[in-house]
Amino acid sequence: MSYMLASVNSLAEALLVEQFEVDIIDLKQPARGALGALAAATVKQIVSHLPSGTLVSATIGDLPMLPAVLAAATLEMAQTGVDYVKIGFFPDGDWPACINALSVAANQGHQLVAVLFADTRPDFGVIALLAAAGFRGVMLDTMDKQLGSLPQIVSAAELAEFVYLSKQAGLLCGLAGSLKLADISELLPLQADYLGFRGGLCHQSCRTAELDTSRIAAIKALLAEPVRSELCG
Ligand SMILES: O=C[C@H](O)COP(=O)(O)O
Repeated sequence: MSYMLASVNSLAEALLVEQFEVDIIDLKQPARGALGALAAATVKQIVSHLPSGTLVSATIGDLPMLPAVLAAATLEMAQTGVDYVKIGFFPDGDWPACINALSVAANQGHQLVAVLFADTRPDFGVIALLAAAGFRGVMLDTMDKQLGSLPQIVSAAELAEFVYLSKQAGLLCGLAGSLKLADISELLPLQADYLGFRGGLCHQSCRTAELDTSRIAAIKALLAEPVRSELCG
């Protein structure tokens, strides 16, 4: 079973996907990059309008891998009331130093999710570091959305290894990256905790276009029934 994360860029989109009972509403601005962020004030406003109990994540943006920058942006986003803050781990930079800086927010009780980018060939050894620092989860996504969907970029064996290592480390495990309806049957046997979608929910599979309700419904129907409580805590 895998749950469904849907990325949205406004209150109107959040309320729309909420009607389809997606399991995690992910607040981001796709026009600003792979993990483009919404302003913290906007995120706070959206959270305040969603029914209580809705699981919400938000990204901090495509930021440079600088410990102080990531830590400040993470704390700002965590204070909006979202359940999870997603932090992109881009190539270069001192990842251990960044993880160490972010552990402060994790140790304050904020649920942090690291996003690795499959097309940058991340070292999965970082998963153990993330768990030790108190992260709640890790995702494997893609940075360059023109390269195709995640299963076209990463072998099934590598995806299985990622899921295995994440779960062994006690982390919530998510897969994303230009995923479409046709990718789901291949990914479900991997038993990631959730699959994430943006482009696949939009008209013409264009992640900056408007949401297409027929695509949301079709993808939701293929995934497990929501058991939101299992993702909390
Ligand atoms: O967190 C998931 C991402 O928003 C996925 O975006 P994408 O489906 O356009 O690659």
